Amino acid sequence: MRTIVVGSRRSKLALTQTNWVINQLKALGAPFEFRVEEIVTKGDKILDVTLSKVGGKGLFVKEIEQAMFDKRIDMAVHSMKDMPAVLPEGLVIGSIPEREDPRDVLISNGDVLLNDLPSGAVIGTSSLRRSAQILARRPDLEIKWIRGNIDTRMAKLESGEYDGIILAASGLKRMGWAEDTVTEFIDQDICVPAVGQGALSIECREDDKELLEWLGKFTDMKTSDTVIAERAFLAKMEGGCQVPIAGYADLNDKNEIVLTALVGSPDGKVIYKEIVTGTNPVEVGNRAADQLISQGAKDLIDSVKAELDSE
Ligand SMILES: NCc1[nH]cc(CCC(=O)O)c1CC(=O)O
Repeated sequence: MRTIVVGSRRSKLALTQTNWVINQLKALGAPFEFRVEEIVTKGDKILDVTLSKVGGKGLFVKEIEQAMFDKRIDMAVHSMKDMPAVLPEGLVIGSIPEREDPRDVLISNGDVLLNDLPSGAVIGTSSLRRSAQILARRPDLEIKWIRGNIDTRMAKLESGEYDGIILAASGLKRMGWAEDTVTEFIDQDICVPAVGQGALSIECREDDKELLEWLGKFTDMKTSDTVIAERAFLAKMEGGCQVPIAGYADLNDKNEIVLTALVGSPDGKVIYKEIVTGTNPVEVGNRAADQLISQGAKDLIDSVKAELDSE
């Protein structure tokens, strides 16, 4: 029997996700043995700088992709959110499994809701998307960068260094956290989730037909259609994570894709937001980008990039 070597980052969340996928594939009857190969990525080593300043998303993915090209591994499970909008030639997303809860959550000391936090309360996040949207709603709060895995962030919260932190619900749920840890599931009207948040991406070599056949059976069509719309939007905005950018799609009762797309300034003072409906995922994503660009979002992105470059 062929052994599929699955590359994974060493974090608890990455390994949990990887093992979950392996177990699901086994349950589907995939005729493979699986072995997990841990890979420490640049993004895991650099913990002291804001992600957007050291190259963003690609950091977690690049070395894993190289291992796939080198045939040291055959596939990898990523958080979709960490995947750049465009894949390198020769690699494909072989499967998009059913999405977990896409929302962001607030965990605060004393379980104080976002609306009730006192002026000046310190909120930990290292996401421009989260900070822009939180500041748009609560300009009187203070955002302080935070890095590290979920356990590290919780420890920093408990130490009193922060009054609250924002995390993805999906990560907590996958790690089996109790719901009552969460102070508030933040409504997507207040904080539009990141493109792909809560979804997984199983990446493999394009020519690995044997593996691709099995991965295909594991794709959830609703997740796939909605995430493809979000990623088409992201690709067209060329946003990366240097600019606050958000995109979340769901299906309505007519089974149409409804994509909420947002671009903002880091301080939350400028927010462009569009809701686009349609049936073709890529068309919906492109149209959302076009509408935001015509509102002025592209100029905002370019000015934020210019500011970063001059630092
Ligand atoms: N930013 C890092 C990151 N990348 C993926 C997840 C888990 C959430 C997901 O599955 O989308 C997280 C943690 C977080 O945002 O709290």
